[in-house]
Amino acid sequence: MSTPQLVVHHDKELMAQAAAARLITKIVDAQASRGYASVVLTGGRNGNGLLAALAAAPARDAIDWGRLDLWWGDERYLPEGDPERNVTQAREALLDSVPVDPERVHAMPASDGPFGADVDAAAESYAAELARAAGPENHGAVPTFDVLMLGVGPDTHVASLFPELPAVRETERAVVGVHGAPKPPPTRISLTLPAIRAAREVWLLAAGEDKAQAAAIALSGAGEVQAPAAGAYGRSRTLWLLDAAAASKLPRSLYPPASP
Ligand SMILES: O=C1O[C@H](COP(=O)(O)O)[C@@H](O)[C@H](O)[C@H]1O
Repeated sequence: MSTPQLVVHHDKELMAQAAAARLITKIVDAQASRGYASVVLTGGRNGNGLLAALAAAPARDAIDWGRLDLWWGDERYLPEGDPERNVTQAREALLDSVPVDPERVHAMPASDGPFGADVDAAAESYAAELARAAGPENHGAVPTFDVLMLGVGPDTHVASLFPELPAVRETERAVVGVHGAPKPPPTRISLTLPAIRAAREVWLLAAGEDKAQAAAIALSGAGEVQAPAAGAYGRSRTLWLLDAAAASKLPRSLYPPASP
């Protein structure tokens, strides 16, 4: 487990731009050292803000888009193309404007696909796709993602792991169907905490006043069942990327010292 590090930006636009720049560097470095990179995307306002900032960054052309695997941390179980699906929003924000290899864009299944209403079977199939991508050098049934990003919800949820629901207690499976999520839509697919923790780096994105309480709770020693964001960490690095509003309720001991 890596201890969370915090970076606080002035506002959410700056946070998105700085996170996009950080992501470009990570991907380019991974591609230089291993030949490819793998990144797990998040939905939500902050995740999509980052993707839009990445689309607008001239340095995005430094990425070899054909040697990048993209996965999702969670998905809203809705029909293909639904505007509320995380993959639909990611396509609009970034993926439609860069030369990704469609074979390497690993979207989670849709509710009008082969599994129909059976979200648990859909989750199992995504777990199988992850397992096929995991090589012998990986530590289990999921690839060692270079970067896994998570938006933090106002209730401390990450991916579709909501406080107290069974999905956040999962210790074996890498992907689960989520039933009865308190945020619409109620039916979702999510990576579990063990799968999240397989990533080299986990980045938690929190911008806006409505995230302040969640960040303070998750970073103050809360349990992961009550505050799922508290259980999200990477093998080598756990990075909280915040704006000043989201950092406003952090205990002083955590908040980085002001510059002189
Ligand atoms: O529903 C979801 O919410 C979270 C957080 O979204 P935000 O809009 O409050 O930032 C997101 O990370 C997750 O992927 C998504 O499905």
